[in-house]
Amino acid sequence: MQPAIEIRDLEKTYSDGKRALKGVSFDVPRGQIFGLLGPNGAGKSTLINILAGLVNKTGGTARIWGFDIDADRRNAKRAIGIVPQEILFDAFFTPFEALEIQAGLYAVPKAERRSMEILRALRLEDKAHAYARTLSGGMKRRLLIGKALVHNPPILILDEPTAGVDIELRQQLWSYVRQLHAAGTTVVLTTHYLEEAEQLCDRIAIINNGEVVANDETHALLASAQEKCLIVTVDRDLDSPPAGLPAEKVEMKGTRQLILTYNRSVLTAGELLQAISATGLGVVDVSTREADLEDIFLHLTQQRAA
Ligand SMILES: Nc1ncnc2c1ncn2[C@@H]1O[C@H](COP(=O)(O)OP(=O)(O)OP(=O)(O)O)[C@@H](O)[C@H]1O
Repeated sequence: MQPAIEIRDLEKTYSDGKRALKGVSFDVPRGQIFGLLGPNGAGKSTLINILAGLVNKTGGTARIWGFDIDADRRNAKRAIGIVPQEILFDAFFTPFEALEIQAGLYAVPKAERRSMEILRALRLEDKAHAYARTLSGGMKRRLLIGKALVHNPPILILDEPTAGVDIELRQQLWSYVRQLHAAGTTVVLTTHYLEEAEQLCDRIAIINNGEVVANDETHALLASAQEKCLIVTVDRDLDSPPAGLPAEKVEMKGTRQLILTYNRSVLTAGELLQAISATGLGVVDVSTREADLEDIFLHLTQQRAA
């Protein structure tokens, strides 16, 4: 099956000489929730703006739902709905009117418009005929999602949809994203909330400095981490961590807990425990902590920066 989005050797050099994308390639498989992550300035907005037709690429190709963004711009554009980072719309239209106008821009015939249905799904039906300026920030965000959906695109791209949004609304938005996904929509999202990407995304690409530094299924990405953490409770109070343990980092929590970070390609947990016993300490309790997406993200993006 053809990918939902196919990006090959994508390049963008801005007129001031800034090379924001340095030959980026990846696919977004159909039907997934795909996370596009990267630190500030990595090139995420540039990439999304190229897909949206707002920025011209300087090299490479991109296909959306099989349509080349140059050769078949109209169809490529109809295949995505983009929810922008910033909230901007005309304060004098009601949510219902805003959706109808957007549908008009996409030439959706009146009989096929679903404005009320979309407002209902986004729990905005009470506000359908209120002035947009009377909506709360969270309602405005939901209306932006609604606008991106009027032409019923198979792909929805959300650019930092939950930046500055409170936890309750964030959860509402994610539950709606999950509903869309369950109904077959391919979802691409950029986010700074790594924990959310970890929970929500089937697959994650990380870009840093205009280059793809990771692109894998979320569980594989998490499993690839080499750093692990062993938390050991010992049988007596310590003033300082015992010397000579083979771990990369040894920290203390209270007087009896050691937090040991080690590289599992170099050492096993068993070897580390033996080394602790060899110092004469008794081990009372042991637990481990897996690396999370944040560890991996920092590792990949800082390594390159260094
Ligand atoms: N119009 C422009 N002219 C020149 N440089 C630009 C322009 N837009 C973006 N850049 C630069 O290109 C690089 C990538 O920016 P981009 O906005 O794509 O990053 P981003 O990953 O979306 O970051 P953020 O998460 O902060 O939005 C940055 O160094 C940015 O300063």
